[in-house]
Amino acid sequence: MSRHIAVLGGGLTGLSSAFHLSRRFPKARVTLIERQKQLGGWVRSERIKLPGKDASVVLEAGPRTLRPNANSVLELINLLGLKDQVLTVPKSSEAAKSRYLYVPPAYGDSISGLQRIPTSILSALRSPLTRILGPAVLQEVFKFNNKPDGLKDESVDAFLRRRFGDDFAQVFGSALIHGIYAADSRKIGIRSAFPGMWDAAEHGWGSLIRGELMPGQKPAQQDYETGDIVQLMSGVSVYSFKDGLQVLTNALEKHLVKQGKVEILRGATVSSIDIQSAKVEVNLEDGTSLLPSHVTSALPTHLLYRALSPSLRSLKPFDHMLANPTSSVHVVNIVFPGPPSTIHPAGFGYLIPRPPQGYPSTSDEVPSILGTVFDACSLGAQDTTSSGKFGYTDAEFTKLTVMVGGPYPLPKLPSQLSSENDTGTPGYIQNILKQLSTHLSRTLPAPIYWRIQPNEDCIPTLLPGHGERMMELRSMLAEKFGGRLQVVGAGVGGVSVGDCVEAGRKAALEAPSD
Ligand SMILES: C=Cc1c2[nH]c(c1C)Cc1[nH]c(c(CCC(=O)O)c1C)Cc1[nH]c(c(C)c1CCC(=O)O)Cc1[nH]c(c(C)c1C=C)C2
Repeated sequence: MSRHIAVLGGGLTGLSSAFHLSRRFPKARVTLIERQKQLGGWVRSERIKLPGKDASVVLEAGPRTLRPNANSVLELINLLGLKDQVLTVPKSSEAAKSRYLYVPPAYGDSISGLQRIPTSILSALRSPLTRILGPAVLQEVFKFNNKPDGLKDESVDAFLRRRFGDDFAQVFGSALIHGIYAADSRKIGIRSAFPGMWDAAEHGWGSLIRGELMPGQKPAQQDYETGDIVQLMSGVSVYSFKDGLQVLTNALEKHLVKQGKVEILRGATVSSIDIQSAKVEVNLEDGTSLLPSHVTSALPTHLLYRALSPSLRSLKPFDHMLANPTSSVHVVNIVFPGPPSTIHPAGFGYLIPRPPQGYPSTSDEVPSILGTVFDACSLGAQDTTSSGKFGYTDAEFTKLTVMVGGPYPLPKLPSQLSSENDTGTPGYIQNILKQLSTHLSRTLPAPIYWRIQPNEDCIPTLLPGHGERMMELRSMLAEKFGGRLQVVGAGVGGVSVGDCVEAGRKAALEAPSD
């Protein structure tokens, strides 16, 4: 009988799993099950025609750029033939070199305002942030090993406080965690968020900087089929595609459909999972029952847990799938008239540290901003205009994205989620425009277009001890399912696009061969 594999979840990890499983087992029947009609998960790019203009912009509702060090993504670009659609941001560009922090006034006049993060000694001499950065870096190098005995993991905030001091952890650490995990740095675990920092401190007798400066062992290189894509990425800071990141998930889907080896069930929800004589039984809400020999689950872990039979749910390590909370983010895309030079400084964008007094516990219905991305600086070449002009000083309009929510209580969404219906500007957007104007210290023109994309529970907050919990989960899965149920995805092994694609690739390599 031929092998039947089920992949649960059609986001990036599920698509990558289905792609690599069908490559490794070309004769297998693979079924990809997704509860939405659309595949691709949080990756959603849309080209919007700007009202009254012969122009269009690509807007992203989720991740917008990729880093060139993720070989598994470069491999997909090569194998799916996407090279011609790649749009790169060079390391020499302002978008790569200039990143900012907006330090709220509550931190005191001497550092508040939009501050460029120094990248050289000269820029550090001029930056008010050096008041925090200078002592933090100096004290870290010379500080003795202050890791408490037996400590196996801790929050990012606790780690940075221990090594770099309170001000650094509060201002830089909280802002960094906003920008990646949209979470509270006091909650997220250092070993899951930044395993390299923890390892460097282990290697450097407690000091991250000493560890980074010492010669270390390079991890063994795996073989990826990247073709000539690695050369294309030389000198590149980040990249995307001419029509946005969804080019990647669309190409994966198209490939799976064209190959005809993967059957895709859309709008199909998994209702229960159990073991039946060495096979995994997967039941769907519409009454369909599958008996695959092997299942790769890329579902959010809490959904997988709820689908497990009550006898499996009662086993302790399976509750680890419920251990991590998730962050919700409202992604607000705004397009202003005029070139970026009239709206914001050149650069990647800015992040905002958490308030010195902590996050409010209840919403006052004001959207709290975590950071803003100056998309026109990095990805302006995605857009089209009648004049064909783009760039910091020449483009006809400016697109940027404001990220709202995460550890802040989310305000109620307005009834209108985009300017397309043209029934006025809701208080939610007016409030964001007012805050943007304060952050950028300038009067802003009325936007030509805006839209709000609510992303509920989009990023897992991997709490301290996550790595150990996942090891316990894996050994219970091995005991109960004999390797026939693999659990992968952002809630297990890392949240970046590269992590998700890599997880699908690894799942295929490690899938049982019988
Ligand atoms: C929906 C909002 C998201 C926020 N973080 C992520 C999303 C999808 C996920 C994420 N963002 C970054 C990383 C690290 C990337 C890597 O290591 O390869 C991850 C996993 C970094 C990042 N943050 C922002 C941007 C534009 C990037 C580059 C990658 C990307 O395009 O997503 C900006 C940003 N993201 C969030 C906030 C609050 C924010 C603020 C400016 C939350």
